[in-house]
Amino acid sequence: MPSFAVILPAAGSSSRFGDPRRKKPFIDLKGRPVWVRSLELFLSRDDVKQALIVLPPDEIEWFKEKFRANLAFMNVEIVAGGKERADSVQNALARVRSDIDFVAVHDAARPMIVKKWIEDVFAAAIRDGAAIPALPISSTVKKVDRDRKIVETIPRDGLWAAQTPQVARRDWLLDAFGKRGTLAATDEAQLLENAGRGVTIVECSPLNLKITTQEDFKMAEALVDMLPREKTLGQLHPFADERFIV
Ligand SMILES: Nc1ccn([C@@H]2O[C@H](COP(=O)(O)OP(=O)(O)OP(=O)(O)O)[C@@H](O)[C@H]2O)c(=O)n1
Ligand SMILES: C[C@](O)(CO)[C@H](O)COP(=O)(O)O
Repeated sequence: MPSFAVILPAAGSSSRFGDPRRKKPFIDLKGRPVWVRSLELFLSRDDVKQALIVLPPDEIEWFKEKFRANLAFMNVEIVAGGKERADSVQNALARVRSDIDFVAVHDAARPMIVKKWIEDVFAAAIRDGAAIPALPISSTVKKVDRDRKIVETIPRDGLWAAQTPQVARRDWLLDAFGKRGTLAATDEAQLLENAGRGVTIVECSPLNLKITTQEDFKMAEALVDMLPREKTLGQLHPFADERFIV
């Protein structure tokens, strides 16, 4: 069975969330922190052998104290983040063990993940070397200028919105980051494409939303009760802190 490491980038500034007191990955989402919901289904898998969360460097000690109860039963390594998401992922990638076959990078801000989507992307990555979940664009796409005037309509055929977990062979990802240069990549797939690797798209769900704004968070609160959440680590672990189980 191929082995996986999961990297959870959680070192962003949450500027679009608009609440300086609260950063998205660390807020409570109906009983459990966003980052716990984003990570726990990966940790419940037998093929996930290493987990790393990437944090703002100046918040690592705060995180360790605030989430002591979770960290007591979630075997996750802490890595200091960087200026951009790609820097954060690169910092964690450098810590992935050399015996690991594949690396999955999942936004800490995507807590609605469910088992099936993980299964589908993992299987595609094992088959093809790299795969990401995505959604075909269903709205008409407009390019807009600074005055909020439409400049042009972009044909939407063949356009998909990328999600996470983005999964690739560890050696491919190391090679892709080695060739990053000054590319301002906003996801791992862009680096893999830049390195000439084929990345397979796995059609996913609009429910795999990324919490970016307060509105997204309200949607996530509504979705928590809707999505099938298989038993999670928190519910599997005999000493889990009851406060974190919904
Ligand atoms: N330097 C960064 C930037 C982002 N992220 C993480 O990458 C994920 C997706 O990024 P995004 O949703 O843009 O989060 P923020 O960068 O915090 O949001 P914003 O752009 O509104 O500040 C998040 O889990 C975020 O914490 C990270 O680890 N390191
Ligand atoms: C990785 C990602 O979620 C794929 O859509 C997205 O690129 C993250 O962008 P962000 O600006 O770092 O949220």
